[in-house]
Order: sequence, then C-alpha cells, then structure tokens
Amino acid sequence: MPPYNTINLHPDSHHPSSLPTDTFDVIYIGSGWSTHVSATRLTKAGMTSVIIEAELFGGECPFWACVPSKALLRPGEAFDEVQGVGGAKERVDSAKGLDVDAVMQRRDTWTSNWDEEKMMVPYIASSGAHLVRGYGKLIGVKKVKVTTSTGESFILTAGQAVVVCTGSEPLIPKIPGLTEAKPWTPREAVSTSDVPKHLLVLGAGVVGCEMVSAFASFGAKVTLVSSTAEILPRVDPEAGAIIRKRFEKQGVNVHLSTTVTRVQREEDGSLIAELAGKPEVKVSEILVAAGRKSRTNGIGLEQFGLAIDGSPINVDDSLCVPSDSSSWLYAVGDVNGRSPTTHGAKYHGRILAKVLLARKNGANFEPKEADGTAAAADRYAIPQVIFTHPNVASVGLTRQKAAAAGRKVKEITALAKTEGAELRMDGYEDGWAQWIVDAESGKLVGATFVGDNVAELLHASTVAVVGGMTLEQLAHAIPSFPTMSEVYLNLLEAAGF
Ligand SMILES: Cc1cc2nc3c(=O)[nH]c(=O)nc-3n(C[C@H](O)[C@H](O)[C@H](O)COP(=O)(O)OP(=O)(O)OC[C@H]3O[C@@H](n4cnc5c(N)ncnc54)[C@H](O)[C@@H]3O)c2cc1C
Ligand SMILES: NC(=O)c1ccc[n+]([C@@H]2O[C@H](COP(=O)([O-])OP(=O)(O)OC[C@H]3O[C@@H](n4cnc5c(N)ncnc54)[C@H](O)[C@@H]3O)[C@@H](O)[C@H]2O)c1
Repeated sequence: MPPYNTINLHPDSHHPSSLPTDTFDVIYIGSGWSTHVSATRLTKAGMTSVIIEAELFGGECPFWACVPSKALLRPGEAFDEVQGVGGAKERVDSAKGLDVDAVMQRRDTWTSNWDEEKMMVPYIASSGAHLVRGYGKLIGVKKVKVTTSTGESFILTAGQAVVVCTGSEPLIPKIPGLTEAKPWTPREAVSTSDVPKHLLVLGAGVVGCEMVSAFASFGAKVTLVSSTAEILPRVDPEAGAIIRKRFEKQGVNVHLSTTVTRVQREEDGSLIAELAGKPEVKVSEILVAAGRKSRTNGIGLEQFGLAIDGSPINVDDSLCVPSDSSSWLYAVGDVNGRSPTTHGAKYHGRILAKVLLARKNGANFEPKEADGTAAAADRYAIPQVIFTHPNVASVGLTRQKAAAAGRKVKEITALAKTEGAELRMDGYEDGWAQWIVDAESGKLVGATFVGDNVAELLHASTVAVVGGMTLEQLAHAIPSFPTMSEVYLNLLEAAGF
C-alpha cells in the first residue's frame, strides 16, 4: 500500500453543486462517528441534514486511527496466544515471527485501501444525510460556507442547528529540528508498509504505547521517550509500570522523565535525536505521539467569541455551546474534549440526536440525563481499552483522579489470572485488577484491568459504575467458569466477599 503522502485526501466526488437544495435542518462540519450516529436518527424522524467533509468520509477512525492501528496490533497478540496453546503452537514456526507483509495486507483490507467509496461513503450515506466535499466554515448564525479544493464556494443554511465535529489533530512539540525532520505522525505510523529498523516513539500516551507494541511485534528496535515519570500517565501508575516492564522485557528502551531536545535528519534518511540528560540516539524514524489538539482553527469560531487555539470547544451537557442563547451551535466528538475516543463520539451522537429532536418539538425543553438528552457518562464513566500487549482497560475514577477531586475512595486489587485464562493460554502471565470504591456509599466508581485479553472484561465494570452498584450487589453477579471473568471473583475475595 502506498504511504500516507500518496493517498488522495481530496477526491473530487460530492461536489456542492450536486446538492438538491442549500437549506437543511442540520449542517454537520466533519463526518466522523458522532455525525453518522446522530444523522441516522434525525433522518428516521423526518429531518434533513448535510454532512460537509474536507477529506475522506468517515473521519479519522476508519482510515487513520482505531481501525488500522488495531489491525496492526491484533496479529502480534494472536501470535503470542498461539505459542501458549499446545496442539496449535506445534504448527507455527515461532522463530520466524510475524509475516509482516501479510499483517499490512490485512490492515489494507480493513481500510479498504483508503478508498472511501468501497465502504465509508455507502456507510455514511446510509444515514440518509446528504454528503458534500469541501472545507466548512461558519460565516454567521446558521450559515456555513463550503469551499472546494479548487476554490469554489457555496453557502448552506441550517434551519435548526450547525454541529461542529471537526475532530482533533496531532500536537507537534516545539523541539528544534523536529518539524524540519518531517517525523511520522500517527497517520504515517498506521498506514506504513515499511517497518523502520529503529523507531523512536516520542510520547508514552495511548497512541505511543500502542505503536510501541505494534512495531516491537514486527521486529523493530523501539525506543520510547516519555516526559512523564511513568508511561500511560492517564491510567493508574501501577498499570503503566506493568506495561513498561513488559516493554522492557521485549527489548524496548524506555526513557522516563525526559524528552527529545533536538532532532536532525541525516542525508541517509536516519535521524539523530538528542535526549535531555542522556546520550543521543540514532534512529531510522521518529513517531510523534505527544497528544492532540481540537481542530478549531479556520472554521469561523472567533466571530462567536470562541477560542481557536486548539483548546476544546466548551459545551454544556446537551452538547450545545453555552454562549449560544438560541441553541443552534453544537460541538461533538474530539473537538469538545469531553471524551476523545470513538465510543465517546458515538455516545455524543446519540445524545445530540435526542437533543435536536426535543428542541425541535418543545419550546420548554430541559436536558435530562434520565431521558438521554444530557451527556453524563463522559464525566464519570467513560471506558477506554488500550490495545497494547498486554491490554489496559479502565473506566471511571483512578486513585489519582479521586484524590484530585477530593473524593475518599477504597482501592481493591487482585491478580488478573484465572483458570479460564490459563486454559486459553498456557503460561498466561499474571495481570492486575483494581476496583475503586467510594468510601462513603460503597459504590463502585472505577476499575482498571491489565493483562492479556482483559479488554472484554471492562464492560461489566462500566455497567456497574453507571448503575451505581455496591460490592454487596456485585457479590451476586456470578461469573461463568472457566472464563476470564472470574477475575471478578478475585476482586470480590480481596474485598472480603
Ligand atoms: C492512532 C489512533 C488510534 C486510535 N484508536 C482508538 C481506538 O482504538 N478506540 C477509540 O475509541 N478511539 C481511538 N482513537 C481516537 C479516535 O480516533 C477519535 O476519538 C475519533 O476519531 C474522534 O472522532 P471525531 O468524529 O470527533 O473526529 P474525526 O474522526 O477526527 O473526524 C473529523 C472529521 O472532520 C473533518 N473536518 C475537519 N475540519 C473540517 C472542516 N472545516 N470542514 C469539513 N470537514 C472538516 C476531518 O477531515 C475529519 O474527517 C485513536 C486515535 C488515534 C490517533
Ligand atoms: N485505544 C484507544 O482508545 C485509543 C488509541 C489511540 C488514541 N486514542 C485517543 O487519542 C488521543 C491522543 O492520544 P495520544 O497518545 O497522542 O495523546 P496523550 O495525551 O494520551 O499522550 C501524549 C503523551 O505524550 C507526552 N508528551 C507530550 N510532549 C512530550 C515531549 N515533548 N516529550 C515526551 N513526551 C511528551 C505527554 O506527557 C503524554 O503522556 C487520546 O485522547 C486517546 O484517548 C485512543
């Protein structure tokens, strides 16, 4: 597959002149998941909408983020699993490692070779919304200008609402020589078909750590540079430490509490990276995974007093921009910063559809969590699975977030290890499980799991956090034998049940 810079990001289909009208009930700027989810519901209810997309329909997730990255990660996981299953492992030549070309080909199938017409255009169109290609910019209340890649402009008008769903883009730290060296961003990393001999990953958040796992499984030498004292700083430090130790066991060089201070690309294409307080390293490629900023620049937000510096657009629980007294401007997905994940965007899409329908139908509408017209879970129960080898899965509060919020909590920890896990895979390496319980109410408010295959364990805890369940109630939730879910028995036993 061609690398990122050869993929046409601006196909010339869906020209604005092909639209049947210039007025729609709702205008979406950006075509990610939240757009599809809400537009589908609005169409069912008889409303009209148009989706403006500057690049490929579908947004970051199917082409540049979740889907290709998970396609790159799964083969390494499956390969490790099969080494622990007698009867199957004898048929696999473990010395040869992964067939990296086949991994890339499978990834290319999942991204439809970055051909939006194969999967994403029909899918987004199935929402019933009209699709138009161009750059969307607010030019007044309920007015959006669409500019095509050839510079033609068209004005669209919204009857009810404009929804900003422009997503986020990578942050490139101001490090001398870094921009000039043209490092990889996540887009290059997930679309490459070449494995650098030595990859330096700058930033040990979710993107950085997932890419460490992927490229280590392809046989690359990997150096990870983290400005924080432990990797994966948004989850419990114990979880970060387990993943770091596993990385180090795989031969990854992890540099904590440091950063790259200067970068230079050499004539042979290699890069020299100077590290603060450490010897410089020569690598074949650098991936910058240092976080993301909201895409707020160039879309006309400043005329409504909103910041355009990459900080999230502040919205209320109905996902509406609060300064907007007539409730016509909304922001969903990464751009509002509430839960920068695809599942967070899908959640916003559901809430948004209910809000727009309620506002269309009733003058005295008050957003309520109970009827799905106010987002709430993205404040206290947003789950996240980090698909490193092994996985980290977490929901709700960590000890650190609880302390920052001044909440008294109890921590319960146990091994993430069960007979079911070992039956699936001989030599299953012990993982770690943690529950965070509110000290006053006894309700579960957070959970973290680290270990191979723990991703699917998470949803039970998410349901328990959203449902406000106590350990007394959870003691009656019996996990089946022999499954990974018996980790929940380990936690209950550690809690004295
Ligand atoms: C490498 C990587 C892996 C990830 N893996 C996961 C994962 O496994 N699970 C998970 O839940 N999340 C994952 N994420 C996060 C996830 O991709 C994002 O949270 C999600 O894509 C956000 O969706 P969105 O709709 O807000 O924005 P996006 O998907 O970014 O879509 C925004 C769209 O708006 C368009 N646009 C922007 N400005 C304009 C404009 N002015 N006019 C017209 N169109 C415009 C853009 O071209 C883009 O198509 C990952 C992210 C990365 C980088
Ligand atoms: N599986 C998933 O759900 C998944 C996967 C990938 C990405 N995402 C989402 O994408 C978003 C972006 O992820 P990300 O990993 O880029 O951001 P992040 O904010 O999670 O991590 C970036 C890390 O880089 C570090 N950093 C910043 N500047 C640095 C520097 N100069 N030197 C060294 N380290 C530096 C930061 O301290 C931080 O730990 C996140 O919101 C994440 O939730 C989700």
